Amino acid sequence: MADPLIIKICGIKTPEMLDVTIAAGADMVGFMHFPRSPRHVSIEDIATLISAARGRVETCVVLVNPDNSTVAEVAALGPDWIQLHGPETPHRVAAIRAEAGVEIMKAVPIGSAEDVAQVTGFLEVADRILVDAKPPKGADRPGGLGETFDWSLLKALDPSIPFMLSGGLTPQTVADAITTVRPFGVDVSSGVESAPGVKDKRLVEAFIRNARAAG
Ligand SMILES: O=C(O)c1ccccc1N[C@@H]1O[C@H](COP(=O)(O)O)[C@@H](O)[C@H]1O
Repeated sequence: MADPLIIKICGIKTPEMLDVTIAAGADMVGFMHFPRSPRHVSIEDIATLISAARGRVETCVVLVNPDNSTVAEVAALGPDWIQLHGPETPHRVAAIRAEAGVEIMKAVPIGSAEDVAQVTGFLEVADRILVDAKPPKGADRPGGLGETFDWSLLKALDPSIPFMLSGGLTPQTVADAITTVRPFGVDVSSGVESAPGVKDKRLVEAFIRNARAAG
């Protein structure tokens, strides 16, 4: 039997939305720690959210090119995963994994066949790969922009690589994404919001329901 689809809802900011997301059936939740993001949460609030989530759902803290002290601070909170969503090199990802002692998900921005080829460099140093749309030039952050990309580029990936798919997914598009791309998991942030940084219960529930039906 195929592995069950992993569903990650990213950008959770409050215990109330954490409860909604768990009740809706998410496998993993993401907490953003990046001040330019409308989903940014402080280390103190992430500590509270991780404590509330422990044993109920996998937790992931999303960082962008973090320095060593941020990695240490986040690792001390005991998340299941750290997601690296910046321009970290394979060498830096390996160093962060060694320092944190936490599973690492590396986001790789995709806009061309050359970008897809970059995935190979992270296979040895990350525990999971997340493919996301390459942000448009001038964007103030590297993700969470609701941007999609040409999924057919992913045909060049070795099919044995279990990757997560993100980038502009919504309750309306997630089923098509799953049947077309056949990812190991799906990840969404802005597609389940009513405004930037404001999660919508009904959109979260619809996303998970539609993903489960397709996966
Ligand atoms: O959500 C953000 O603001 C963000 C900021 C910096 C790096 C990553 C960010 N979000 C991640 O981007 C992908 C795709 O998001 P979307 O569904 O297209 O909105 C997802 O992994 C978010 O966690």
